[in-house]
Amino acid sequence: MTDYAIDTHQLTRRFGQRETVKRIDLKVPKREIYGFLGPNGAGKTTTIRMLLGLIRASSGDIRILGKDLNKNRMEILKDVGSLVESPSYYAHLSGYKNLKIVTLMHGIPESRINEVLQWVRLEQAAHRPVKGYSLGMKQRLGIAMALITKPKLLILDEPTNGLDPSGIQEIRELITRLPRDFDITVLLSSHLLSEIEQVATYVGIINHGELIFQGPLQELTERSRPYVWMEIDRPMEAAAALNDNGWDAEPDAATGQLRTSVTGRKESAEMIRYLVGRRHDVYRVTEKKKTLEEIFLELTGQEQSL
Ligand SMILES: Nc1ncnc2c1ncn2[C@@H]1O[C@H](COP(=O)(O)OP(=O)(O)OP(=O)(O)O)[C@@H](O)[C@H]1O
Repeated sequence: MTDYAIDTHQLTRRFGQRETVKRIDLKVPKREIYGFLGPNGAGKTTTIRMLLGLIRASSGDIRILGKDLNKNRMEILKDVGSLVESPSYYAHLSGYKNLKIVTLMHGIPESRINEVLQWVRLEQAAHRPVKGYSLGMKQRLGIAMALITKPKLLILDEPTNGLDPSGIQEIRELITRLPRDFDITVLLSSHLLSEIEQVATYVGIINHGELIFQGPLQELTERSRPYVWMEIDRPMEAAAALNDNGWDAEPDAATGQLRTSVTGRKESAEMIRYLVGRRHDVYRVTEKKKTLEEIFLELTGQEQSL
């Protein structure tokens, strides 16, 4: 059996008649950074709240770190750190004092405070009241509070939401170092593919409560390979001519223009020359990357119906 940090079976949550999370089998391998990706309202937060025992599942099972969450809730949650929505802290107290409260609650030696402060790079601001911190600093303090208990699993819900680019970059760097520095598994959610692509090693995509993809990041990036989009006169005719000559080309579903998997400069130039030679007017050529929406459509097989 593969060693999963999180392993759910047919996990379901209903609110009234509505199924928000639909029979999902989440498999989060140990020591991976699992990116839990989905548009707003897809069911990410609801899933995370179930994993943390904050709300009950309507049906299905949750195993965390090898144990059934229903039967071993307190024991399991000791080994899980989390940051869901904004971190809770006392704004008038310093970062240090906030962490001190956590150490007192959990019986952790005070020496650990400086370790985590250093780790999230907040030593300089440690003795300033948290209310003067930037959003990024508050988020880093939240991560320090989650890490201070030495969890084996860290769950972060949209940890970069609302941060500016440098704040995002800092959080990203912190997260990437986690499995290596602390030997822990991370699950983080986001509605941005670009965000997940840069930190995750493993990905799960949820859409309308259903897990529509789960696998190594590499498998997903293969699907999101860039392509060349071309605005051209008579796109259908151009696509047919290219196909006859062994090129991969088809009309783009959204625009009706030409779309090919060709991305190299030389090959693109050859293709344009060929089209111009056949008296096509090429108005515009752009390299595009599939958006999350396009990948969703592809994964859910709705592409053809557009
Ligand atoms: N307590 C609740 N009662 C009723 N409906 C709820 C409740 N919590 C969540 N929902 C509904 O479940 C759906 C999924 O919400 P959820 O917060 O899990 O999505 P999400 O993927 O985390 O999106 P977001 O990024 O916007 O938080 C939403 O339509 C929401 O309105």
